[in-house]
Amino acid sequence: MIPRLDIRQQGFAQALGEAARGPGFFLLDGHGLDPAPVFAAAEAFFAQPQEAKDAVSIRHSAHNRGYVTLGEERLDDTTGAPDQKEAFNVGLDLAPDDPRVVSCEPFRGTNLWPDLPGFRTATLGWYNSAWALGVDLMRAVAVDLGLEAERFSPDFDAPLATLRLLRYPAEDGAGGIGAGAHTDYGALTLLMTDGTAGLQVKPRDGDWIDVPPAEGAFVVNIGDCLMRWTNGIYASTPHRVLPPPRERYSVAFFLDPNPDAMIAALPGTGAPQWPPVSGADYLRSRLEATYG
Ligand SMILES: O=C(O)CCC(=O)C(=O)O
Ligand SMILES: [Fe+2]
Repeated sequence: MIPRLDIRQQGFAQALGEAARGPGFFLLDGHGLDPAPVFAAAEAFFAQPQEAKDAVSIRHSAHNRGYVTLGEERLDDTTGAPDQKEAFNVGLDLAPDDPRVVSCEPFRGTNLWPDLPGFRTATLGWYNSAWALGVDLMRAVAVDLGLEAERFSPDFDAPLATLRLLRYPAEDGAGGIGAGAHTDYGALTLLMTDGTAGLQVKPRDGDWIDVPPAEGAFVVNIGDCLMRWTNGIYASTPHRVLPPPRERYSVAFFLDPNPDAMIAALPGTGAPQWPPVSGADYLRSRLEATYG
């Protein structure tokens, strides 16, 4: 059962905490964001000729930005089945002369932009709104854990967050998978879908269940960094996307922490299950496992 919460409700932090300890997923209303512009940008991007998309390929970026073509990624590294999806990644938008870009800090680079009017404005608008909402959710996480509300804020003020536009072609009867089973790497993921079915989650002690399409609500889930911070109290649950009954669009915002954030078991959570790791080292290790 995936609970549906409203960020304005009484006792929101505790309700978030309950969902995070249970399925690791919840639906979120009351966010006030309009997804129409970012979905319009995604449709315009994926409708371009293949050459235009390949011109901004992630292969041209050392910083995990740009276009991933159909079958290029395999999120489930146990089966190695290629994902039947295409994607476009936008990272924290830095100028070419930003000191972090000039000194080649890990993952600090410029974004790749397609030649589409309004695309940059729409995607960066969504990036910034989802980032602010994600930091707000991390305040609720802190409150649920009995910590000071701003405990996590400094770890997310220049995050390795990625906005990802996704398009899954309609099921063609050939089998395969839209997105293979995986857990997300960061702290929280804020996902908006077009309402088409396909997303499933596997709770800690259960079988695969459908995430119900919920118009206008975010699907929020706990990622591995937040599971490690809470020493396993919060669940980062495996999820996947089945080939959808019709073409499906979704927009995921992965809130990964700052590169120098230390992800270590919080005090009072018992003997650490995982060694401390920095945000940058952790993201690097996970991307290497996915892309080889
Ligand atoms: O498109 C979706 O519904 C989920 C995508 C996802 O889980 C991911 O990209 O990590
Ligand atoms: Fe995911």
